[in-house]
Formats: sequence, structure tokens, C-alpha cells
Amino acid sequence: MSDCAPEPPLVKRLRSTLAENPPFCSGTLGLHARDFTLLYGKPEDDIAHRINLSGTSAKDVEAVNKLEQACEAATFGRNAEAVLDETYRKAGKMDSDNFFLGFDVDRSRILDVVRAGLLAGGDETKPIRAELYKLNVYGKDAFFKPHKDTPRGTDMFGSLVLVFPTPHEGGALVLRHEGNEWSFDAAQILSATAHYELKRVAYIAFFSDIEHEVLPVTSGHRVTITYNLYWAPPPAVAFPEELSVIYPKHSNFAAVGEALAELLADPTFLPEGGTLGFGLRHAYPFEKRWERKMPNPLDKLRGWLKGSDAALFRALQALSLDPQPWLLCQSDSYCITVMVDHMVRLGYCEEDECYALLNHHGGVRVVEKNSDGTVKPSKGDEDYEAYGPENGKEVGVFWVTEYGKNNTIGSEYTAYGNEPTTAYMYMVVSLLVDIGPAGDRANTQGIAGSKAMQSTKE
Ligand SMILES: O=C(O)CCC(=O)C(=O)O
Ligand SMILES: [Fe+2]
Repeated sequence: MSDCAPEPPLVKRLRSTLAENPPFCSGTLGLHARDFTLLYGKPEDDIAHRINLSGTSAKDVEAVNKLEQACEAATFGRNAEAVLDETYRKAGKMDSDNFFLGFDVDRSRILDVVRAGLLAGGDETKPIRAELYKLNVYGKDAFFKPHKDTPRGTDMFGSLVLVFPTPHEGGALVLRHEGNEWSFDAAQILSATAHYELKRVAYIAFFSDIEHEVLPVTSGHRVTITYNLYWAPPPAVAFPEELSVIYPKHSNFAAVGEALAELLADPTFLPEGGTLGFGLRHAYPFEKRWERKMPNPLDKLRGWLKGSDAALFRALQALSLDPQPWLLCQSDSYCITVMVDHMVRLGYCEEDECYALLNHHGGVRVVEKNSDGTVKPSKGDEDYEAYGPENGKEVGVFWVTEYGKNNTIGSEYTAYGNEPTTAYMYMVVSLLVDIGPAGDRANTQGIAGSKAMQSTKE
């Protein structure tokens, strides 16, 4: 950048906005008595010691002394080596194998705060996880000189430190980044909350590449728990090997996927490709007084599927297929099945519901197919010729599991429930998924299946 070129003000603004956000988030968290209970001991010891990390009595202070003695001298990383150098780091450490703490980081919602405080621009909704790392005791004159935290994986992005209200002074954590400096003095923060009904811990989460240092503790004991923060993988598609599920079978997601993959590998099964139909096993609540301006409830349904329905949906997606929820309506008197991919408000109509859907609401006639792709003739064919729309939409479906019968769309419906509510009704939904020809099932481009029948959004 040349010295004399004036800087455009918007660049300045952007730069200062970017610099405004400190690379950490901190605060305090009120906890219950059992969250402060720490049990510790070495595997070779016969007994575990118990300590209340919120206590301030002489007995509690003595217990913290003992905890300090049970710790090993804390090392730090220099290149690939764990170095013990008390001129650089003077503190006690206990590995996570040797203690149990009542506090449960996942239940505490602290990670939600970390996500909101540290991550932004869409990342605040990304799943993260905290992995318990160590317990540290910083006694009088203990400190940790400036350093960055060693990444323990490419998916590690930060560190979380909890400081307990054990009596102490000093030991502020100082962070430095791009010429800025921030101090997190947990001793001071906690003493300001000492009168609160719930005892509190002070917490700070920061990006691990930020330089930080713990200043010397001047009195008492600064007890901390540290966690490494990672980006969490998306919810597991298959269970880990060591976790076995006996019942229910559908929870064995891998089994659903394998059965599907085998069916699709069969070249005699819908050899030209087509549409598979699955009647879902559960019913889902829909707003009874649905209005056209309200969002389409089928859009949200994908995220709300239950049990085997969810397992099926995920298994289809894992095979690069694109399942879509549809509502089906069946008329016994006209032997016809019609489906819609959105909620419909029918109101009172003299016409048969199925024909009303076909003629006025973008309904699609569903004809059944055999597994070789041929269409099953239906008794309703003649009526359809007579009353159906000209050039009406039609899709052939091979039903893998039967679809829900007696589903009425958009009309009142009484059922037994555990609440006397009339605002919602259960509806049975079907999943339709197009598959490509044998050998290329994920390629559904030339398939005139359910996807091609979707209504353009009204
Ligand atoms: O105790 C603290 O505040 C930070 C400790 C630390 O930097 C570390 O354990 O790496
Ligand atoms: Fe650190």
C-alpha cells in the first residue's frame, strides 16, 4: 500500500469492524453443589479423594492443598517435546484419567455461549464439542509464560478454561493479538459474585492460536479445568463399532442402508429407474387451520422425522438420493390415489377430494408399478379418463412399504390424543424418491418421477 494514497473510508470501516471482535468470550456460570464435587486419585491408589471446589472454609483450603500435592508438575510443549521448565511454567497438573468432576460441560449450555461469542457469520450454528483436557492447580507464585495452545488435530480451534472459586489472588490470564491486549482476572470476577446464591465459576474460551499467559498467583490456589474445543463432525451416519444395538432394528442405521443398497444393486429391480414409495411408519402433527400464506409444513418435516422414518431418510440421502415427503389421498369409490407436495386447504367441496386435488390443487395421480417397472392396471382408470384433468400429472410408484390409508387432506379429523387439542391433526406422510437406472441409481436426470411432478412453489 503506498504511503500517500488516501485510504477509502469503507476499507477503514471494514478493517476496524474486523478488529473489533476480541478473539475470546468470557463470563461466569452459576453451578449447583454437585457440579463442584471433584473425585480424584491414581489408578494404583485404593481410595478416591473428594473435594468441594466451591468451598472457602479452612477445611476446604486444606483439601485444595492436598489436591495440589496430588498434582504433577505441569509440562509444556516445545516442538514435539513435553518440557518441564519451572522458569517457563510453574503449576500443578492432573490428567483427565485421574479425576471425575460433577460439572458436565455438555449439559451446561456453555458451548452455546462459546458458539455465539466466538464464532460468527453462520459458524455460530456449527456443531462444536469440548474435550476435557486437564486440571491445573496454580499455587502461590505459579504462572505460565506467553504461549499458544498446541493444536491436537486440524479440527481443534480453541481452548476453554474454567476457573473455580477457590480463594486466590492474582493469576490473571492475559491474551495478546495484533497489538491488542486483554486481561481475564478470574479472581476479581469471582470475588464480585461471591454473594450470589449459586456459586459460580469464571470461564473463558479463546482461539488457541492467540498468545496468552497466566500471571503469577499472589495468594491462595487458582484451580482450573481446561477443555480443547473442536469442530464436531456431523451426526454420525453409522454407529461406532463398539456400540451395538439389539432393538429396535431400524436404529441400526447401517442395516437400513445395507438393505437399501442391496435392493438398488439388483439389475432386475426397476431396471429403467423410477420412483420408490415408502409409507412412513409414524404420523406427524399438522396445523388443522392451515392457510395458504402459512409455510408448507412438509418443508420442516424433513428435520422432524421420527425413529425408523428418520433412519430411512438418512439412509436414502447417504446413497446420494433425494427423498421428498408427499401427502397422499385415496378415494375408495373412485379407486384413485392422488398426492400433493404441499398442504392444501380444501374447505367444503362437493367433488371427490382426490379429484378436487387433481383438478384444482396441482395434485398428481399415483399409479402403482411392479418391481420390473410395468404399471399395474387400476379399476379407476376409466373414471380418470372421464373426470381427470386433461394432460394431468401422473407418477408410477413402486411401493416398498405401504402408505397410510384414510388420510384426509385439509379436512377436520378426530382422533384420540393425550391432550384435548383441536389445533393439530396427525397426518400420514409418504416419502418418494427417484432412482436412476440399474448401475447408475443416483443419476435421476432422465427419470420422469416424483421430482418432476413437484409443484412450483405457490
Ligand atoms: O489457566 C489459564 O487461564 C490458561 C491455562 C493455559 O494457558 C494452558 O493450560 O494452556
Ligand atoms: Fe494455554
